[in-house]
Amino acid sequence: MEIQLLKCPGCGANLPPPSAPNGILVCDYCGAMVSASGSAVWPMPARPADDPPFAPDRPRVTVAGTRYVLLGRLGRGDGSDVFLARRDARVTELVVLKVVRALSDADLVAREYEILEELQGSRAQGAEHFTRLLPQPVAKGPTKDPEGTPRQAAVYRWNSGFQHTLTSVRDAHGGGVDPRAAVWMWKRLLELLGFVHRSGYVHGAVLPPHLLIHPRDHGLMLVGWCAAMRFASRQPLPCTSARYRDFYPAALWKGDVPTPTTDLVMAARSIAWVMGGDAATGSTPGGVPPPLADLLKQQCDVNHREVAFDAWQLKERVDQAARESYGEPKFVPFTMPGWR
Ligand SMILES: Nc1ncnc2c1ncn2[C@@H]1O[C@H](COP(=O)(O)OP(=O)(O)OP(=O)(O)O)[C@@H](O)[C@H]1O
Repeated sequence: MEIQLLKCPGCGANLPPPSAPNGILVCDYCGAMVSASGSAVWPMPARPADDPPFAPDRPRVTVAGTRYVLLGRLGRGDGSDVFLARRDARVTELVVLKVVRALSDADLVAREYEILEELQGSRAQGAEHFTRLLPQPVAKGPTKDPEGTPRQAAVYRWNSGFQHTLTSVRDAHGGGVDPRAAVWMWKRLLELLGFVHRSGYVHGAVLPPHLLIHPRDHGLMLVGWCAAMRFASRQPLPCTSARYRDFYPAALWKGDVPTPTTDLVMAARSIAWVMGGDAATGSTPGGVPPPLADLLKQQCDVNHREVAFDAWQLKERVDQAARESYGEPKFVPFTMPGWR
């Protein structure tokens, strides 16, 4: 009996001996199907066999026809859970997945997504730079997962390094951050708000959990856009966060319409708070140099005659106060746990 070594016609790999004279062999390497005689060959699959799935034990969620692997939780907001996820495909991408908890909040996440899409199209000065510091929309729609109830979700691009909220910054720096760190945080925030206001929008919820910093690069991102709106619409805020009552100018609780000044007052209160101070009054700890402490106090008071309405002008005043306090600007490293 003649022994024939069968080779795969697709890739040349050796095939195992057939178990029956008319059996079909499948090549382990390229998936081609070959008859035991070696004569008839079925076409090879159009593409190579799939890679083994990434982290098969992790949960998967589908949004707008794309499947994502959940890698971990980034945060828990007032109305949503926010996860770091990875597109479940060979050519992958890290994303932020924001999923509403209450079905009745579905419209808030959908509105946030639409506003962020509009801001991505803004032609205001510096758009190319500033739009990268806002969540960048990828997809939206109800989640589809085998067990859960479909919930409205939004997918945004992941911005590496921006994972510390001002809440976690204050937790990590017990007595408050060094005022020199607070200066760069305030300046970055004012630049970004300047762009948002010039694009015609107010954020409406400039609060510590919505300010994400990049400790090494001294960068700042603004998230949590569910309350944002065009300020020309002159509507009251669509939602507020009762937990952060002290950060809002009081009149907003009575239905006053938000303006750019609202964002600037809330920004100053968030900065005073991360320095270890008090959000409602803007008072800061004793070690803060007077020019900075005075400016902060003034800007936390919505009725002060010098309260700012233009973010860029206020940024110049912050610059001036910082120079009076510390001289010429210089880079002072800032650390958070996990960063060197
Ligand atoms: N783009 C992002 N990158 C990294 N972390 C994020 C991002 N968006 C949100 N987070 C994290 O998730 C938390 C909750 O997000 P967010 O504040 O947007 O939710 P929310 O309070 O439900 O929404 P909103 O404030 O708009 O009503 C944030 O405090 C932050 O820790």
